[in-house]
Amino acid sequence: MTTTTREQREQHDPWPAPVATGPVSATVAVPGSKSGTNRALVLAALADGASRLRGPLRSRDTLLMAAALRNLGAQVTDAPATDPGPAGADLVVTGPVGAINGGLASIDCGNAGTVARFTPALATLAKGDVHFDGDPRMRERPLTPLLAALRELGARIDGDRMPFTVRGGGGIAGGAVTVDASTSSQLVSGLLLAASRFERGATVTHAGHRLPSGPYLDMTVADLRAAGVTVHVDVPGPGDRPSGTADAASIRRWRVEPGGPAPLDRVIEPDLNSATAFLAAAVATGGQVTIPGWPAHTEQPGRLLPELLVAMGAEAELRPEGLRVTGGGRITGIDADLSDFGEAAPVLTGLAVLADTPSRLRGIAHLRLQETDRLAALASELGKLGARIAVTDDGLRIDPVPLRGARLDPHADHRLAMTFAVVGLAVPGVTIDDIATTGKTVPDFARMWTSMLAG
Ligand SMILES: O=C(O)C1=C[C@@H](OP(=O)(O)O)[C@@H](O)[C@H](O)C1
Ligand SMILES: C=C(OP(=O)(O)O)C(=O)O
Repeated sequence: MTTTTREQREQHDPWPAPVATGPVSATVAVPGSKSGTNRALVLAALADGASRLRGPLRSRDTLLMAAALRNLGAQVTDAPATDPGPAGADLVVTGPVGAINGGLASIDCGNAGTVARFTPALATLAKGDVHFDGDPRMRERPLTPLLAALRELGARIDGDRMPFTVRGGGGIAGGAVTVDASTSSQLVSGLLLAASRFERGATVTHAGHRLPSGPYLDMTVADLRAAGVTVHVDVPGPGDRPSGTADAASIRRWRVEPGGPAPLDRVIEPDLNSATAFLAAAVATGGQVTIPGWPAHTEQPGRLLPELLVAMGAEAELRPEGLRVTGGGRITGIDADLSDFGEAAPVLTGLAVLADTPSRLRGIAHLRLQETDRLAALASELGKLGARIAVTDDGLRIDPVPLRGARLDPHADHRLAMTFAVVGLAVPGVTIDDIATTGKTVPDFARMWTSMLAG
């Protein structure tokens, strides 16, 4: 077994990033949204009855979520797509979670923030002990505020960080709780998604010095409401402010009424984050890439992508066949606050090192706590190409200089691997270790990339 793995690594690592021989011209159908698929899976597992997900993502993060929900007593099965398209089979999910085989379950969170933050609240509904663990990096990522909040709402949990065990007693009381989600919005989403199954629902207040990835909280609320759950959202007044918080803008409150979601029939949107690298290829090569199925209205923060690429010198047009981005030949640096859309920061950094003018990416201190310390890893790995990237308190400053090829390590981070592929289009001699790490969200990335280049 071990020998095979080493042989495979020797054959396939590192991956020579293809250099573009001219402007790319391609239509690229990207797989379904990770965030949409994993929210729909969770809500379906909480519903009493059968739900259908159309066009779901099948990647490491969503397969881990499906396995977690099965371990918690839901059924998750493939079903032929009723409307066959590039997305493949549907998923049918039958809930509710609760009955654990043998009264003991074990959940592998991998390095999936959504699994680690969305499933502990579900485990409080189970009748038995649920043990949680994940990749070494997941043991370092923020979780403690969520576990503390669940305890306050009535859960019994052994441990304050991963690995930990939820001693499921078949439900919790719920009620009011304050959580500091300044390190990850998922700490709030993980409470809200399950709260309609708590006896009294939940009132969740975020109090902290910032709240990153706000659109994902809007997505959580929209998905709950679409499943029939009543959610109130408000910004508390100054008198309601928990002590130690200064800024009203950094406090938000959600009220989820008890009742549980209804079974869903949901079409999963394409993942606009996964589209980022492909659209960036158009910008890097002065070419043209179209993403079919780009939604006209969406909660995904990827809706901000066209204006960011336009600020870097591209053109973007939503057409009947999809979003079309056309590179302008030269790339302009940007100064952008990415607190709502941190996932774009790696690929935009990849474009920024190829630009004519400096860039500043702000509002992304929380990227230090994601799949890897993204700020440090982008600076050090792209630094191997000669790039000049300074890590600031809340982001990156990039001063473009001529680059040379080098072997890059994506630090087990899918978005870094895709970023290096973008840079490799314009810089000969870039090779990337462990390109398969892209399978966290894009299972077939290397093949999709080469077929995009082939037109
Ligand atoms: O709720 C979600 O689906 C996500 C929220 C964000 O997490 P953070 O709030 O930790 O940035 C985002 O980065 C992640 O990829 C997906
Ligand atoms: C931060 C990310 O993932 P996760 O859901 O593991 O937090 C990401 O996909 O960029």
